[in-house]
Amino acid sequence: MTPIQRFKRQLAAQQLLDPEVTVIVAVSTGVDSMALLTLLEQLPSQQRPQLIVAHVNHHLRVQSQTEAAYLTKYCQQHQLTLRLADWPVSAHPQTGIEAAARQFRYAFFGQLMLATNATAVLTAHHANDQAETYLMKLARGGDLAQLVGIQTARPFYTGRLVRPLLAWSKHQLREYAQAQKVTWFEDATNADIELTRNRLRHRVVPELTQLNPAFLEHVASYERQLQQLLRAQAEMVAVLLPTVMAPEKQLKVAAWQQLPSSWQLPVLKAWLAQVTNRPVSQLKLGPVAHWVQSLQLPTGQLTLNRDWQLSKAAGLIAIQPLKKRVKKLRPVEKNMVDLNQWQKITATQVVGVFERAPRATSQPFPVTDEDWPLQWRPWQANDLVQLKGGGHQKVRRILIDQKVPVAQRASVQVLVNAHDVVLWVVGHKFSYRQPTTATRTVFLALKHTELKGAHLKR
Ligand SMILES: Nc1ncnc2c1ncn2[C@@H]1O[C@H](COP(=O)(O)OP(=O)(O)OP(=O)(O)O)[C@@H](O)[C@H]1O
Repeated sequence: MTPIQRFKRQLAAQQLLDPEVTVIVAVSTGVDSMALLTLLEQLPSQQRPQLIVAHVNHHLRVQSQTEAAYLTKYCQQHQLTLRLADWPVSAHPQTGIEAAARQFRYAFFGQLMLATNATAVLTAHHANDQAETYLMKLARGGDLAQLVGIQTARPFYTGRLVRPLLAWSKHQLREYAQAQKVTWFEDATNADIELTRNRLRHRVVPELTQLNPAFLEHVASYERQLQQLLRAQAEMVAVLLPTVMAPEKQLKVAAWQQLPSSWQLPVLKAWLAQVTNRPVSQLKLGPVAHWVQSLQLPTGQLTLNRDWQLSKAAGLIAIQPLKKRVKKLRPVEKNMVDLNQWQKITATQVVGVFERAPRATSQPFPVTDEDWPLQWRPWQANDLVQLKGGGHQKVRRILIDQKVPVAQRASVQVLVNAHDVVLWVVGHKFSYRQPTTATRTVFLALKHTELKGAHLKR
């Protein structure tokens, strides 16, 4: 199969081999996205979707300007529509710059999608990116659901984010680009062996590929199997959960104990997540299950976390919020969110929650009536962020992973809802939320003032 035939298959599978649809192609000018653009250009015109090339000049490297200029000329010569966005140095945060750059990038793609009615944003993520993501997650640890890697397609703003090259290895993309005499730019930081991802990229993945040349295909196969397994588990749990629930969302111990033993933990986990609206880690689940079924303790109470307590009586487990404990927590300065207003929450950060997308870059976020009032406050040791795969991550871990210097961690702020659940670690990470019919969208935005105490431009 030729590269273009292979590419056509992938695009057809995503219903994008259609001149009636418009797609945004995210091009960084690296080899992967230049190869993606070339493949798209080589599609026969009667099958090629309408292309909009999108590029963000992050102003992070000396060559950023050269890359943007090259792409501008390229698009002119190839009669391609180009949309450029600038992320000026004045908007760069002092820490967590990679995450902030990514946030800016995707917000730009999303807003471009809204403005152009495009049905998809295409990025050039490939099989090596997938393997690196897996290895990073394996090293970090967590629940199985969190191991889910990069998706071929997922919902994004009003359309989808599609990765048509996920089955291609970096080597195949490079070979294709060379054969097509494509010009591209190398990212100088890619050679920086100190960065975790780059260490995996340059050392670990090549070693594993040497051990078995089919390593990348095996990772892709695990990803498919894992997704299938998680889907099957979720379907089964959805069937079993109602059989163990009493009115008022209590858990019927006897019914739960009658479940096949391998389904007890997943069902208990789903029950806890449903009644507390918060995921429970695999580590905590074992002791909770033990307490639920302990015959020596037919009645009693168990503190689940700082917010919730379980109580057992008459063969039922009920869950209650731990109001008193919450009051005893270290007092923190909270700021109520002023909807549709910019608010200065630290010396350098101005933030806002808006009902309509503001002119600044923003992230759409689904909220329900139960979230209000929203508040800003400094992060705390137990704060968690919900992850896409269903797991969660400690805010502390996010700040460590993003290499936020210890001295600056204390000033990091979070946006919390009425139940003190973290929705956004400002400048670092958004909590994941699946939009439902009960949700409406607000837009979360962050502006950085240039210097500490500098005059704030509105
Ligand atoms: N500056 C940019 N402008 C336009 N598109 C970009 C830019 N940087 C990255 N992309 C798109 O995102 C893809 C992945 O890039 P890269 O691997 O650098 O991002 P990442 O941060 O590791 O991944 P992710 O974007 O999923 O967080 C690129 O192949 C390209 O399609």
